[in-house]
Amino acid sequence: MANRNVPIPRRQLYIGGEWREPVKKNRIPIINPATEEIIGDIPAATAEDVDIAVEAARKAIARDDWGSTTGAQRAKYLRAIAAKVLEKKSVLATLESLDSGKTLFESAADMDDVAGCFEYYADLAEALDSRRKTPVNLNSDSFKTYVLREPLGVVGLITPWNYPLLMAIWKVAPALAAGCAAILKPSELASITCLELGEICREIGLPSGALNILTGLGPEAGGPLASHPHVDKISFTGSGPTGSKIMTAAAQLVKPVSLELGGKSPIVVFDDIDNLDIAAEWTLFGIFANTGQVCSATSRLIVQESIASAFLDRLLKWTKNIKISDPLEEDCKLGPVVSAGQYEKVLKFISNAKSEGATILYGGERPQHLKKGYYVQPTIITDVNTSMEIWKEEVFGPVLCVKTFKTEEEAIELANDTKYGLAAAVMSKDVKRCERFTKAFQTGIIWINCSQPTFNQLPWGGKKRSGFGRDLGEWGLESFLNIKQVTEYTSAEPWAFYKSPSRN
Ligand SMILES: NC(=O)c1ccc[n+]([C@@H]2O[C@H](COP(=O)([O-])OP(=O)(O)OC[C@H]3O[C@@H](n4cnc5c(N)ncnc54)[C@H](O)[C@@H]3O)[C@@H](O)[C@H]2O)c1
Ligand SMILES: C[N+](C)(C)CCCC=O
Ligand code: NA
Repeated sequence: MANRNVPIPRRQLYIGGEWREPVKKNRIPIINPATEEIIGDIPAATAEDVDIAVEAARKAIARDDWGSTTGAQRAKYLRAIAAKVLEKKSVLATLESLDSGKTLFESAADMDDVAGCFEYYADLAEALDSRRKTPVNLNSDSFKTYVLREPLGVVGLITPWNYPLLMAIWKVAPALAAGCAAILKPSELASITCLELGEICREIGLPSGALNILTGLGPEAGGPLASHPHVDKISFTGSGPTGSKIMTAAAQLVKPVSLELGGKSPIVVFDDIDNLDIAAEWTLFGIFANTGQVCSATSRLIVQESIASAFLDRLLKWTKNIKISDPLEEDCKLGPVVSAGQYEKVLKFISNAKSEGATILYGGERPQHLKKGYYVQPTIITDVNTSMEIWKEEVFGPVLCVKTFKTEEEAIELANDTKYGLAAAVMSKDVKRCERFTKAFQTGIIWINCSQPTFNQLPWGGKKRSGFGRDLGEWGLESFLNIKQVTEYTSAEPWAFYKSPSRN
């Protein structure tokens, strides 16, 4: 087992390059979901602290050491942060697991992804220097024009607990690459590693105020950020209801938002697959990785009737083999869910499914060998119909619901039978069929013969109630840039729209 005695740093808010006690001095306990114990606390920011952080961010943009940097200069900071994350990887990964219940293996992978994301946006920051000013030829003798890509300004980044540091970095890295000054508000349920990012920024000498980190409760710290008149954009990842509130607040000021919300993504499995085990493993990974707390989790299995029984058999065999334990134990593949609230919510979804007439084929309860901690068995639910809550609503836990289909048309209809539109997966060796599904799925992300692999280069986001805007890739950077057109009149001749008074 990894060292569970890694000390939990006691941090303040990270504002203007310094640790600063919240104005109201409140703190929020940190709970380890594997033990239910309080292991530390984080500062609780309020509107007063948001004002101070916004001011620090505005000053950073006005100062040359941040506001006048080139992309190449900012890339150096991003690469220095990436190197520090890797240097501290083991401690950061342990802290992430202690705070969120994520398996140590997954936390360590997240830290690699965090460093990779900073490196990727360092490349894009460098490339931005040659794209900063793009001449546009109008075929005109009278006008010279060009388009500038500029930082959008002060941006608020509000993020969830399921990948606490990684989801923050998907926004922090492009925001800094673009030259914005950012205020990050991570989730109160898992903020430790985001605060450690503050320490890293301090250590590498990131100019003060370029990144500010405010931990605190949603309505108290996130709310004032969303409605602040001097915040130029909010980029949000989290639940649909909170996304709606943020959009409402931002709408009052016509503040742009991008929203990465939830999902109820399908995985469609056809009977032409060569290898049931390969498909079974991807199906499991799609719903049980990170204990199912993944926005893009493929939580609805839609399997062709002819192989349904054999495929479910295989799924059960693989599921029974998953090691459920304290996330710091070696080979743990399923840790607890993040909080008592999430635990109750997931169990309620399962009991509602039962009362609506579905069958709990496997799991559905606390694992017998774990008396403490917010553990839920990996759960597979069959005899589901499309009017059931378990088919329609996002559980955000290790719960897979299953439906069968006969024809391709039926599978497409079932796959799109959701208010969400984040991701969708199809498993088939028929290339043409996969192309038909790629077109038919109403989502922003398509996986063919896999589920969940994610790359920094590719856009991440959805449609329908899964939100709008894209993180990652060049799209992630564009969302923090202001596009400014510049038009210059170069002719020596008068414009001659009005009659000249000198000729009267
Ligand atoms: N699409 C994606 O990329 C993606 C990624 C991760 C999680 N998610 C979604 O996030 C949800 C789970 O995360 P969560 O429980 O942390 O979501 P949440 O909406 O409860 O919280 C997200 C963030 O919003 C803050 N917040 C809460 N109320 C607020 C308010 N009134 N004003 C401003 N900020 C407020 C929270 O403190 C937190 O930082 C799931 O629905 C999941 O699907 C989506
Ligand atoms: C693709 N990952 C790494 C699972 C991240 C998903 C982000 C949303 O929860
Ligand atoms: Na926690």
